[in-house]
Amino acid sequence: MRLKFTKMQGAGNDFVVLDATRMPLALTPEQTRRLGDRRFGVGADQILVVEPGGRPDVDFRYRIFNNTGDEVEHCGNGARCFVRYVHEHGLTDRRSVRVETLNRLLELRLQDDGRVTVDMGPPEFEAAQVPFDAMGLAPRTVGGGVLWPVPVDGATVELAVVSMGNPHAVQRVDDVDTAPVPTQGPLIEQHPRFPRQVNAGYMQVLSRSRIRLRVYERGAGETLACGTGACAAVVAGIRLGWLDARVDVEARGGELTIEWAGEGHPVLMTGPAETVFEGEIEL
Ligand SMILES: N[C@H](CCC[C@H](N)C(=O)O)C(=O)O
Repeated sequence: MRLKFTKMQGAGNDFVVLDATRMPLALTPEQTRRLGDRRFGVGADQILVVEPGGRPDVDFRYRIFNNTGDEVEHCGNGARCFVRYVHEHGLTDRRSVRVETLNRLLELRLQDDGRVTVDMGPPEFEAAQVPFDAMGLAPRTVGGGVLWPVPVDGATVELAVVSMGNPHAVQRVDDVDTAPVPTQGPLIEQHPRFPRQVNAGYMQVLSRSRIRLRVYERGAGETLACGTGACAAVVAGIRLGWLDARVDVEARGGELTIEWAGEGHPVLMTGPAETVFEGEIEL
């Protein structure tokens, strides 16, 4: 099958974007892995498939696959690239677009400066909803939130656990550059207390309005930025009393801004989204 694709990136988190608005596209996990493969394919952290909305109040659906071939619930950087994509490919001329993922309905807005603001939907802190098996653990209350003491590789790591539609486990570290992301990240990602695995975040608090963040992503491993991970870190930090309602997040690949006024308010993420190149591939 000959396939047209667009390579995009949002703060260094990179994607292969495919248009399935005119003709259904059913990729096998092997084909998805091939697209994500940085040597035998195009190379990307995730693969995004743009589909028709299917309902009057939904402009598009967008499906997200990690480069492992697994379909996932949400991708923040991908959402920003998605809205740039539908504009650049003439699929809409609306600056505000409603899009449905596996389990969320998102409102995306293309700003005049080219950045994109996404209403990422509400965070979910209830352990069972993340899902996280908290059985037998005594959480430590910090501010208005909790940290869970989770045994990892012989040590105890204090994790803030939150879902942004996809699962996140965030810990505070003194310096993200020296954090054990490559070694401890996969152990948290695959930890048995996360039945659907988890994205492992490492947050360094620079001030109440600025953090540095590294994320060992479920499936893709460490990425240069993780949009849902930035949201998860900020909302957890706000609840724990460490952060204010608007935070700039320094990821390795770029900067995101997250805003959350607390329970009952949307989590807004603003950041860059760029097309890198267009191409065709024989799958
Ligand atoms: N690896 C994530 C999906 C991509 C999320 C990330 N790329 C983002 O920007 O939110 C997961 O398995 O939940």
